[in-house]
Amino acid sequence: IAKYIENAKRKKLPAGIRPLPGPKGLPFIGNVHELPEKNSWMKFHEWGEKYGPIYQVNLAGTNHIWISRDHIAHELLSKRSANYSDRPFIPALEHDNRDSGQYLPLMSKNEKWTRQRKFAKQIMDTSAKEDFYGYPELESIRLLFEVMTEPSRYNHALESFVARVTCRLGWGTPTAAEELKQRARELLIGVSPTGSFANKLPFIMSLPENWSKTKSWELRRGRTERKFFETMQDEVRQQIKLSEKNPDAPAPILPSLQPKSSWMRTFLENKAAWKFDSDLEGAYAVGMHGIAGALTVAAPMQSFCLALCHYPQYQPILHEEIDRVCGDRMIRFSDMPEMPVLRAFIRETLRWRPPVPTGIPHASVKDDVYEGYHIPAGSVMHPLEWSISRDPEVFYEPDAWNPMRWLDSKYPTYQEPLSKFPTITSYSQFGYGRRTCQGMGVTEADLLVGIGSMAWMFSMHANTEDAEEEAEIDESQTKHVAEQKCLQAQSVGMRPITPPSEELIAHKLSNKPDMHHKNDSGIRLSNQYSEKMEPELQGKPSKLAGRPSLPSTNSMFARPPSPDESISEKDVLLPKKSHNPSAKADSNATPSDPTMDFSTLLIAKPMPFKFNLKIRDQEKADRVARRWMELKMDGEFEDSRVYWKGGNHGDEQHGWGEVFL
Ligand code: HEM
Repeated sequence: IAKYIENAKRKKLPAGIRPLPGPKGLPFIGNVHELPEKNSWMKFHEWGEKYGPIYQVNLAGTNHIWISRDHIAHELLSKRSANYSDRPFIPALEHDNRDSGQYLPLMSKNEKWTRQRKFAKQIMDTSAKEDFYGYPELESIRLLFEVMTEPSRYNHALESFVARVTCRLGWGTPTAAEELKQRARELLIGVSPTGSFANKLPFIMSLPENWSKTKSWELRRGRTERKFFETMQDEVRQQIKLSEKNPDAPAPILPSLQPKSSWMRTFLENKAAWKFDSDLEGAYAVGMHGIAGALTVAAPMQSFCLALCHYPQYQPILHEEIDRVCGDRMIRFSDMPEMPVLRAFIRETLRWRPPVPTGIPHASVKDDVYEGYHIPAGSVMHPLEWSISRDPEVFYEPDAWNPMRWLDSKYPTYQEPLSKFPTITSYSQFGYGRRTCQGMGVTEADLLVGIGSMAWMFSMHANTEDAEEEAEIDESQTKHVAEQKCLQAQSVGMRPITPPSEELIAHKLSNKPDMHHKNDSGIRLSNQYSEKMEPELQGKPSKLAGRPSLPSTNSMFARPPSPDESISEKDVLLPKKSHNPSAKADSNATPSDPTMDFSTLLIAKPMPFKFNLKIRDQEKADRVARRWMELKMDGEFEDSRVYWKGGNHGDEQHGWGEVFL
């Protein structure tokens, strides 16, 4: 109510300054009632198409500004960062997120934020210099083994891979991975507008604890998180002490007892340098990075599987590159400069299905004017990544997953040298200005090794009848480690896809780049991508010969397809009926799009779906399994621990809360 009165009292705007456009809402609640529970970013995208690339919406008395073009986000959030680097208040958390010192990504631009960000940069730089301590490569062995032996849990294996790498980075051990995932899920509930009820009705947090389930859930979550972070910090402290006491003693046999390189170790070994208030601040600074990395990176790994199944024609290009660069050995992070195709697949996956589609909001400090429009102080600024990533003036056929846009000089998004580009570093997906993501480097390492290993070992196929036939043949030959050679992941709802039509093939070939082109990176543009595509996509005559070619500059790409060209992959590849109610809010995507089934919280993770995984080379699989066995026997692949008395569920004080995803 106070907010409503304050808004009503707001003085008149000076002459020539207009309010931003946006939907009209109801008194008090504004437009809250119009937001769908699922895929809310689709509604914001739709409003962007109606009201323009920057518009405002009143949500329960707070002014939210949505930006759907990169140059506007850059102008406001980067160039005018002095005014736009704060964070909005999140009512559902126990302590004020802006100055509690607990969560770096949620803090306002204050002293604690400054010193923790400095610390974050230091731990990232140090671990990057040591190739993130080699943890992605180590855990990729376990990832492949788990997917080979239990393919129906591919989703779990991908998440565990990311969480284990992050845990090792945080505290030198993978054993806290399950706990870390749960901590991340619970914090996501606390901070997501669609998570905790207190984010919709903030007064709940002022009630006594025993009057409100939501509040007592949050207090227990906070206690559990703190105890977990302190326990992890203490273990690293003990390990360092032990090794200092007895420097000549032989290394302990169990890896968990050895002090390993980790961010916590970096903190403890040089505590005075960070000028933190206490060790507890260090426990949160490291723990927050663990949480930030625990689930985010798994989302694009899952979207990658989805993309390969829906756009199968590109898979051979990736296999060709991986086989040429890696041969029989597994992929390493240091292979990155030689793998432009893998980088293009990763970048395109992030563009196609942004892991944080609404962006992470900034808050404005003072009144401002943008192109004659008033931006009131205290506005919540959202760089709407879903829309920024599908700006039709930058991305040709933005709804299609097409890695060639990063590899072919005829697309405006192409950039040289290919030893470096495409990259995900400095990509808008990781935010703007002073608040850009601290984890871009780790994300790149995780994705390169994680996705690269999956593609090195498997081919992926939509679950069509053909693929099932193939599965039977392969299964009959299986006598090796993984019980099945062609493996079927568990079904939660992917529908069969129809193969591309002749027109589409002709259309694609008419766009086919001239690959006899050299770039200055010294990288051979693999002889020629098109030859490596699925055989049925080759050698078809173009019905659309003579159409204007794509511009090769980085200028805005403004040529929409003419009506006879407008057949898109999306139309052809996707089935007709919707099973996703919120998809109808999107005016671009077909309502039937089965790739639009996401989990509901801040990070958009595709729901598990059914597809076929096929081991590409049984000898490689055998070698991975042997290596897994050796490392397991050495104690390197310990299972996750349970931290709470009485199991994960714990007691009244600590343990896992209910999670609604
Ligand atoms: C796919 C993976 C990831 C995506 C898409 C992502 C995205 C983002 C975004 C959009 C922001 C907010 C930027 C802004 O406000 O302008 C952010 C902030 C942040 N991210 Fe990430 N992130 C990812 C992975 C990671 C990882 C692995 C870590 C650490 C291990 C990490 C650590 C952080 C931190 C500490 C911040 C806060 C920066 C600040 O507010 O000053 N992120 N990330």
